[in-house]
Amino acid sequence: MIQFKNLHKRFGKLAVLDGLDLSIKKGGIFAILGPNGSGKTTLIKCLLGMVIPQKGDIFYNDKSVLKKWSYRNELNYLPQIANFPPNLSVQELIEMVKNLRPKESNEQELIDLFGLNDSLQKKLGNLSGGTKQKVNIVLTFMFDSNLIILDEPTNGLDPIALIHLKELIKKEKEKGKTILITTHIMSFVNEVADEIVFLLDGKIYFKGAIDELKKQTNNDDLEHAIANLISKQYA
Ligand SMILES: Nc1ncnc2c1ncn2[C@@H]1O[C@H](COP(=O)(O)OP(=O)(O)OP(=O)(O)O)[C@@H](O)[C@H]1O
Repeated sequence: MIQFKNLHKRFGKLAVLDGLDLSIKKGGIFAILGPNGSGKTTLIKCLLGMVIPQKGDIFYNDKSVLKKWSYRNELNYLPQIANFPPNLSVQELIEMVKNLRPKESNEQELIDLFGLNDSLQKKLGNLSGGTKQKVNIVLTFMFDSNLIILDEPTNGLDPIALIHLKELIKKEKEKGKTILITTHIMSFVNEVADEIVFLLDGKIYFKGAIDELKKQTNNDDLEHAIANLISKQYA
């Protein structure tokens, strides 16, 4: 479904992606992991067309998407930091996004799920961090798309919201969706991910199932297995 081929991205002298190759097949939950600053968000932004690589290509359903835009109608994206306009209410923002994206939406179901009915008239600038993240999640999941990209989706969520998020993600997977997630929360990865994609030194250092990673690193605990991979960078 998605292929990154020989992707190079540098910011000034800093090479963030350095000839990265990666294929993601359709359907399932893929956790994109790696140390802070390893390029996870940069990789996602390349796929979204928000960062333009210096070299390489990206294919979505076998078509190159570099500098093309229509494929973006087929995906949902949850940004790591949602910079919402502070003077709009939650309701106004939802209406604005619906107007910008004339696709069928199921926002009320999600508003009920995350208990946001009492926050709909509140200004976004006055919301707590966790409530903002719930709004972020509603905006991401209210449209039906085949590809869902979530950058640090658990940020600030309380345990109940976290349970709802996990259920939501699993439900989308059951519908055959492809879900890419970056996170540093290993319990979350353990619970939802089918495959791990581990970025290090601008390349994919590991791609495979959680059990394969545990076997490869000789470690039964995912957190330690990942720490083992990261520590190789500093060895
Ligand atoms: N627009 C930019 N200009 C300059 N440097 C950038 C830019 N965007 C990202 N970088 C740098 O690229 C590197 C990779 O950043 P990126 O946000 O992709 O990492 P990440 O793996 O998502 O990190 P984290 O786990 O901390 O969220 C970092 O060193 C970052 O400072």
